[in-house]
Amino acid sequence: MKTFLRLKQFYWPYKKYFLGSILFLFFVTAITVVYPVILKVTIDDVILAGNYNLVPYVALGFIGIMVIKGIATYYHQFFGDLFGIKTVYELRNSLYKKLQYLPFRYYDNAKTGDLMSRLTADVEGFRFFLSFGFAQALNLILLVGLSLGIMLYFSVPLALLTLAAMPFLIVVVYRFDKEVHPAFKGIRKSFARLTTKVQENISGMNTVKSLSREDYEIDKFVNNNGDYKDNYILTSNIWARYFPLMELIGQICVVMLLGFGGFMVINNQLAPGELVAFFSLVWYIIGPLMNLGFIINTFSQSKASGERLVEILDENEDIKDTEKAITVEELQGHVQFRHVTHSYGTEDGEALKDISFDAPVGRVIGLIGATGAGKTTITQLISRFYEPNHGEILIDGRDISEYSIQSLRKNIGVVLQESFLFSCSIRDNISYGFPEATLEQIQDAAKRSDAHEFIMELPDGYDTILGERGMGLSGGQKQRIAIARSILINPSILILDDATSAVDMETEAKIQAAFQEVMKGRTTFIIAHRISSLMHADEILVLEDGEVRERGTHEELLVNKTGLYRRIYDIQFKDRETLVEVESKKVII
Ligand SMILES: Nc1ncnc2c1ncn2[C@@H]1O[C@H](COP(=O)(O)OP(=O)(O)OP(=O)(O)O)[C@@H](O)[C@H]1O
Repeated sequence: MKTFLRLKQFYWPYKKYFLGSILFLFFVTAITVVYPVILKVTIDDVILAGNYNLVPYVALGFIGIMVIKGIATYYHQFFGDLFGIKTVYELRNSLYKKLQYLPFRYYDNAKTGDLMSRLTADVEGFRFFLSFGFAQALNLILLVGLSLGIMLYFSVPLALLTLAAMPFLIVVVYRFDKEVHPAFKGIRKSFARLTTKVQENISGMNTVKSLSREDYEIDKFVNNNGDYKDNYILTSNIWARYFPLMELIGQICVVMLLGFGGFMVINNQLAPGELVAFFSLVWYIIGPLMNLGFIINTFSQSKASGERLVEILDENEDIKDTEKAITVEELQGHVQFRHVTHSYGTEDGEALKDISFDAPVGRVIGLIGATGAGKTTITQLISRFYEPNHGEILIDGRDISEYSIQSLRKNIGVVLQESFLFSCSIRDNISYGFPEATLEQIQDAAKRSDAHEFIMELPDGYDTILGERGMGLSGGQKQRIAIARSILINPSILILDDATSAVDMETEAKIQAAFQEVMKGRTTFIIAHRISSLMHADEILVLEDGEVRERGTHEELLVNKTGLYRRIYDIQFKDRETLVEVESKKVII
């Protein structure tokens, strides 16, 4: 119930549809139950009483009632549908909105497949209950209640005899539910595994192909698919076993009714029309009871789905604007770290320990160190993707939490090792952070990132539609589009996180040249493993295990012959010397 109360804000505004649907449901149920009564009247009071002149009126009355029932059914279903559809429209929007603002911490552990299934299958499960499940439950109560009432009114002994079989039916339904519920769960689980497999396979197609693991992937899929199929067969087996049994109990009921009821008619204890009415009424009890398992299932599934949706909605947005957050159009870009310590909350301990540095406007800061040393963490803290545990991060003299998140991030351009491009036109990809940009501004950004030329060579130029994840472009081309995208927002702080490590030397040189142009006047952080990428930085921080081990310019750092930077330099440049030596020997030979 708590789940339904928590989600009230989504369905309560549409209560009028719900009430409308329920109101019409009353009509439908009432007419359904009235039908056998009219049948009884027709038989007893018209046919057996010889009032044949009334037959056309009764027939017309029947048709009239059926027409009313048809109209009531239409409104009951339509309003019920509207109630469910409108509710989940709001719910889906809110969930998506929530996902946009959830912090990175949430996504560190979230699984794409799981989130997808929450936003689709779980939302659908919840809608189904709102649209049909609840009405079905109410219908069951009304139909069984009213039918029982009328049966008791016609003949108490016959009603009691008919009902004698009901406990058996309820036991069978209960056992059916116990078996079918886990089977349904199994179907859902195996389906989730199947979709996760497909999603992961498509995302990792490069790796699959490059390691020639197609057959292995096919085998795994066939296994998952087989599992899904087996679960379905199991479920359909349960249905196939139980339904005839339920039907049999229903039919036994009818036989008893016929036997005892017939006996009563012969002895004039019951009118023939009443017996006929009993035949219809008994199915109005058996039918919904057979459905009971399905209704309980719908309820428990929608409850489980609702809980999964509430989990997202109640997730803590720990990084958000403070009440006094200020909005700034343009930051200068003076970044300062004061004794910053950060831990991701995992057992690995602190990712950054007591980091301090000062990056005045326009400075270029290089960050180097082994993998896991904490380089990316520093830049993620600048963008406030995570909140540090201790210390202060200032931009232009103010703590970054004093700025609205939007003004902060609008002033920071980030280029990652592998940038994500959306499956839309190149133009839309470049202007993603600044949708109002004119084509001229977009082209200007592309020229500065050395992307304009190759874009113009594409058949549709800036209107070329990219495949998912930017397929169809080379790594260097994708990267240059990403650079154009990050400079179009005219950021005062630029973060280049291993931005050139995935491209060849020639492209790297081109991108580096583009960066030189772009970096002018902006505070830039370059994360790199290659010394050549950051040797021109104004200050280089050499990180190890989350700590700054050395700092200084390239030249200053080289002086310390036993220092970490010098070691990295020696390794990288010795390799290069060896390479040059080998190459020159080859030439001599
Ligand atoms: N989202 C995260 N959740 C938990 N731990 C994390 C997360 N991101 C990074 N870490 C941990 O924090 C430490 C620093 O990681 P970081 O990504 O900053 O290193 P890095 O120097 O940028 O490494 P690389 O050169 O491989 O990119 C590592 O021990 C890493 O395992």
